[in-house]
Amino acid sequence: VTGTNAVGSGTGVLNNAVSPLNTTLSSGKYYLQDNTRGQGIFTYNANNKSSLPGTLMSNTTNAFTTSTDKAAVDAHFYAGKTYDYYKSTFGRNSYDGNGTSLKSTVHYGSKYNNAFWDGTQMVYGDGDGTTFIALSGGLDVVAHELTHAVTSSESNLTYQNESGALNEAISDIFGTVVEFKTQSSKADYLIGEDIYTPNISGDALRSMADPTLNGDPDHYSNRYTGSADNGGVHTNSGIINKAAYLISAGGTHHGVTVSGIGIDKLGTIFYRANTTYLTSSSNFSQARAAVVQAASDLYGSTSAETTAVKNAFTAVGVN
Ligand SMILES: O=C(O)[C@H](CCc1ccccc1)CC1(C(=O)N[C@@H](Cc2c[nH]c3ccccc23)C(=O)O)CCCC1
Ligand SMILES: [Zn+2]
Repeated sequence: VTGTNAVGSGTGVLNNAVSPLNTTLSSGKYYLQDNTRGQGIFTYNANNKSSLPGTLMSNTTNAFTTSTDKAAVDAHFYAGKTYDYYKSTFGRNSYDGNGTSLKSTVHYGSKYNNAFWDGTQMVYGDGDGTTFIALSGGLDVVAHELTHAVTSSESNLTYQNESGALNEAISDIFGTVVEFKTQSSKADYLIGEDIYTPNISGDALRSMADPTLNGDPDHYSNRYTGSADNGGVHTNSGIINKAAYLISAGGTHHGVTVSGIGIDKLGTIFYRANTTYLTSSSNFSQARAAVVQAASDLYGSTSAETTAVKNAFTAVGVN
């Protein structure tokens, strides 16, 4: 909408206070339209139908606190935080580098237990209240979805088999990196922990530290070779996720010891791999070469960072 920039507040999915919320005042109503980032961040309501984008979220006051508002408040705020990470860390203006507006829709479908990037926007279900609560309530989920857009604009890794699992792992990696940079006190190497199984504590959709907790492989010898889920893109991502975890946090896996280099450098190295070396058809072995080269470019071919990358990929059986 055309209007004036305003700063409001709201309540998130976990009933947490959210502020500041960048909004737009137009004709006496406040809209979830943030004009301060790129060409804007717009958050819509599908009203539990499946037509997109739905209606731009509005309120008569600048306090978005109703139950309907909560999923939208987090989608809006977390999209802004993810924008900020890419802008401040890499100078990247939005997912395509051209400041293209970020669009999110919440309340998609009925009790929809998932979220996705549809090629032009982020979409979030409410969950059924048992398996999931509103998925935009997880910063790692929002950053995961927005990173699919970054990947599409860069390597454009084909969403199947090994390139698809790489695509998935990159989204999990940046979901986690953004969580560490934005919510450091509650950051972890879990994916979706804030919005998964509200009645069970300590679990998550995936674990980068130990993918086997969810039955996902943490070594190439255990990769899934079937056709489900586009060739196991959300399963075989565990192999790359484990390597990423080892690069950041360190550890010994299958007799290989990795000296961790930290979460910041994990993000910097994978960002350079995704924007400079990976292509749409890259497989795991080519990903190793890409990430090694990225680390070498950034820190030197004999650096501790490059050594950590080599050891981590060896530890998960990717050579
Ligand atoms: O972005 C993605 O990779 C996932 C997008 C899945 C999707 C793709 C195409 C059309 C619709 C939905 C969404 C997320 C995901 O990992 N989904 C997994 C796990 C999952 C979530 N809800 C589910 C319901 C049933 C089965 C599996 C799932 C999947 O779709 O496999 C990412 C973070 C959290 C949700
Ligand atoms: Zn994904």
